[in-house]
Amino acid sequence: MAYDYALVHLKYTIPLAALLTVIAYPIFHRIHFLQIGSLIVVSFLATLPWDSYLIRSNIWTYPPDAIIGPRLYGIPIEELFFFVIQTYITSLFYILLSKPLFHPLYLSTQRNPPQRIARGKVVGQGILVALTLYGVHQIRTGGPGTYLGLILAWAFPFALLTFTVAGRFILTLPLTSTVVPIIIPTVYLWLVDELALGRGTWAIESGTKLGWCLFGVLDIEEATFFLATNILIVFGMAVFDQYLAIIFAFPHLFPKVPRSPTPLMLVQSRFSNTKQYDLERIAGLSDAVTRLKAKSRSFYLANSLFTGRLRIDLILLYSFCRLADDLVDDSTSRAEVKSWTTKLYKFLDLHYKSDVKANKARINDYIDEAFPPEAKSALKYLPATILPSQPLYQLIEGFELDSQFSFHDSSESAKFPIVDEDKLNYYGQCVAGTVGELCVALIIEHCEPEMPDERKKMLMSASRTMGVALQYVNIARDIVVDAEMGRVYLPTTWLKEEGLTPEDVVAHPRGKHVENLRRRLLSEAFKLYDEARPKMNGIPKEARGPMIGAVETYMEIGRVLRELEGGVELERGKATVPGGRRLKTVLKALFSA
Ligand SMILES: CC(C)=CCC/C(C)=C/CC/C(C)=C/CC/C(C)=C/[C@@H]1[C@@H](COP(=O)(O)OP(=O)(O)O)[C@]1(C)CC/C=C(\C)CC/C=C(\C)CCC=C(C)C
Repeated sequence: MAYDYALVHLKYTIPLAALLTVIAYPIFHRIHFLQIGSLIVVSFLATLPWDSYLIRSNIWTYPPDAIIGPRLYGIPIEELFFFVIQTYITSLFYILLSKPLFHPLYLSTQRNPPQRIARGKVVGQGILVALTLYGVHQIRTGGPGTYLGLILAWAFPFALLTFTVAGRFILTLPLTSTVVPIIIPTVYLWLVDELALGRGTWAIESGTKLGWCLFGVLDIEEATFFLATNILIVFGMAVFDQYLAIIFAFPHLFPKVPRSPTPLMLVQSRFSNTKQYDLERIAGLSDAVTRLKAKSRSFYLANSLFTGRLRIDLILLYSFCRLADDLVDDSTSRAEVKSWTTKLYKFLDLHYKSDVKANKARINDYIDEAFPPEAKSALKYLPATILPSQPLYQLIEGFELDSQFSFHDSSESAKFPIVDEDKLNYYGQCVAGTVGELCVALIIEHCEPEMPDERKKMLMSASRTMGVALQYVNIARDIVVDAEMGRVYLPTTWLKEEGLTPEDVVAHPRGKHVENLRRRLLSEAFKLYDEARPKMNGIPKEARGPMIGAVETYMEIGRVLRELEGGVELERGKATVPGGRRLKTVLKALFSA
């Protein structure tokens, strides 16, 4: 049929590429353009002479009416387009399936790898060498093994090169982001090829092929070709990810990383010696991710929306905030609270206070002597040099306020410190407004350090407001759980209006009156949210969608609470957002940003 090859693209490759583009759009980062663009250039240049040779040697032929006409070195334009679109499709599968991964963690095997990885790399290299040699042998012998030989001897030296460079990294990655993005497009392209061969869109001449079919009329050589080229694409993407992970994870090697790392940085990363890798930092990052995963479903989901060094620093900031909160929260006496807060203040002083400011080594010594082993990485890797000090001090102040619930003098206001709405707002500012400000400070540093002061101020102020909104949702969700611990964050003045005291809430945290106050608090939360949410449009593009996603997943808890009829039993006293709804919220946020 006329223009059959073009129709193959119109029906099968372009629609799939378009669909994947739409799905990947919200998580697409400018670095992905560099990644995919470079791979397309390399695969185009590598395939051109090889494909041209096959066509000129009549190993492949095209009926003249199946192609539009223009050729480059004998290769029809549709075939040239195939190089581009296949690389694009497989790369997008790889990007989508790799999105949840935090690549710096997979650098852990770069030095002293476990035996499984070290052996796997040698075995893999051996297989790739054997396949290349077998290919060369087939070409030399000629006849039916020629086409298979040409595929193996062309593709596998490239695969050997990339596997030699990134084999340990590739073998450390989960199969879902290596094998799966190879298999899915390969099987799809096998089916497309089967159709095209069946319709005679292109033909493999009989003298140079084995004549074995994988299924239907799909020659084993064609099946091998798609498998081998998709392996090359996925390995190529992984090489990039390894270099990017090195650039992002090691500030001592790459102190400043621009919005998108330059090709020169990728080359420098390639030639960096593994002896220089700070694997202790990688272990610290792993601790931080474990803490995040264990403690917060919302922020764990949100973290994978971010990329690069911003993602790393947000995770490290979370780890510090959580650890500091836990140290104070888990204290068993007022003296213990005092001891932790004093140590935390001293830790901050060593970073920021001009008269006691210390160097890194001295700070690390202090961490070692003052804190338990499980606290060390959260303190050691806090990106303090790029964080403002005031919100960090105020955060600790907030935790001190929190501890009053457990350890206080006999006065009523000391036992239930949230005496009125102002105190509630102050508490929210301390434990969450500060976190908002710290998050925005990281965004500005990593995405737009040159941002005008006025916009910076606007974002800082909105981030404080949004933090308080999130904290109100947190309180509204946890009324029962908090009451079980003797804590009541609902202002005493509000309780009075409902004829309650904080002690009543501790004794009966579920009644109609408490529900009224939960709703009132949520209403305040959404007022603050409505005020701050439009300002989020001023966040730099690459962090805007992810940040809106993070905020929206948390506010969704508030929406779920509002939908519940008064007094409905919540799971362990907590409202949870169902997984599907959470995902929908994130996607909506990403597409709207
Ligand atoms: C994606 C990612 C990893 C983000 C990290 C964000 C971060 C650093 C969070 C720290 C959270 C934390 C442990 C703070 C200690 C005090 C505390 C407990 C605060 C409450 C958080 C809830 O955390 P929790 O672990 O309890 O979570 P679960 O409910 O168990 O899931 C808070 C409710 C505060 C959270 C406040 C923020 C994240 C600030 C929000 C504001 C912004 C993101 C700025 C938005 C920007 C503009 C311009 C408006």
